[in-house]
Amino acid sequence: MATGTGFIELDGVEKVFEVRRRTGFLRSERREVRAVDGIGFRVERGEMVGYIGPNGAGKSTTIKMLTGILTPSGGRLRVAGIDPSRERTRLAHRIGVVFGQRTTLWWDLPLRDSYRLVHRMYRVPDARFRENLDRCVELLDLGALLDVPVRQLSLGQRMRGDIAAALLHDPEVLYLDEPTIGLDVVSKAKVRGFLRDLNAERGTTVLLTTHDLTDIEQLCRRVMVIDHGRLMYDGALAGLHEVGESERTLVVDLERELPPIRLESEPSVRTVKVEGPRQWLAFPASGSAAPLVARIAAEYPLVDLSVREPDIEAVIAKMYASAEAR
Ligand SMILES: Nc1ncnc2c1ncn2[C@@H]1O[C@H](COP(=O)(O)OP(=O)(O)OP(=O)(O)O)[C@@H](O)[C@H]1O
Repeated sequence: MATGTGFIELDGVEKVFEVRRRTGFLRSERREVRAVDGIGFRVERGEMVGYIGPNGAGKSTTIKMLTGILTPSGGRLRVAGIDPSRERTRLAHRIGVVFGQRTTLWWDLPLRDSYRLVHRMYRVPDARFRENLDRCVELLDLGALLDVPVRQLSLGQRMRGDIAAALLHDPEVLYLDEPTIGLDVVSKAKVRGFLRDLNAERGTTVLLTTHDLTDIEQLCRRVMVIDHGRLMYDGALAGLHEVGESERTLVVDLERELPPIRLESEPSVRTVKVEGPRQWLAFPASGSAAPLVARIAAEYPLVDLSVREPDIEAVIAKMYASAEAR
């Protein structure tokens, strides 16, 4: 494949929905919703990228355009060189999709039969199919579930079943929309481990939408943040801290209970919490803790302290909030 061109390419992609809103008896008003408002990015083959944003940001709409379910209202979009809405069937052979909120499996059929249907639908060569199925059954722990009708599976079991179904035809790219939603800690870990191996061993390109930032922290080196249909950030997860003007926290244990610490020489430091002899001080993540620690040690009866890194959830929440205010 030529370098420089992305495996997934979007340029100025838009999706506008027309919605009717009732304003009175027999009266309604037409309104445009710009779900995706001029988005551009490239994803290289083999990348694993997080695509995050608050509710209604336009994440699912983007994924639906990438699969060809929805046609963009404007802009240019290519996946593996294919225009998804024009050649949806051809593209379907090369992509896999998992929507965490609903299943693509047949509700009344045992998993095994759902997989047989996928086998036939995608005309996967027999040996290849068997190999892929065996691998998924082993790594996703599906052995005991193959003969259970989908409706009897727990959410975590069903999700693992869905992920397997999306991979039986060897897709080069996998879109995951909330793959860990509602799962317990053990199932989440299993799904994440599987996706990490899939990406590392098979080089499958993965675009992951989630509200669980641990998914992103554990799986994606790159993250894109979308809000109001626009791309707000595209880069390393660590870089979000700088954009989000995040703060680190100094947890200070004093000899005794004292009024909140105040440092005249450090105006950017705030005491955010006091609990007995323990105090929490927030300071800009871009700054160093050393001078701060020295000042506190000089002016207060210090017993112990530790520094906590900014919480990525808080950084992103702040970022969404500031976009809202603009
Ligand atoms: N078929 C549709 N008709 C009209 N409006 C729609 C349609 N689909 C989505 N929208 C609107 O487009 C915007 C983006 O929705 P989308 O589902 O893409 O967001 P999202 O980022 O996936 O949100 P969530 O995290 O809640 O799933 C929302 O305002 C939504 O109401």
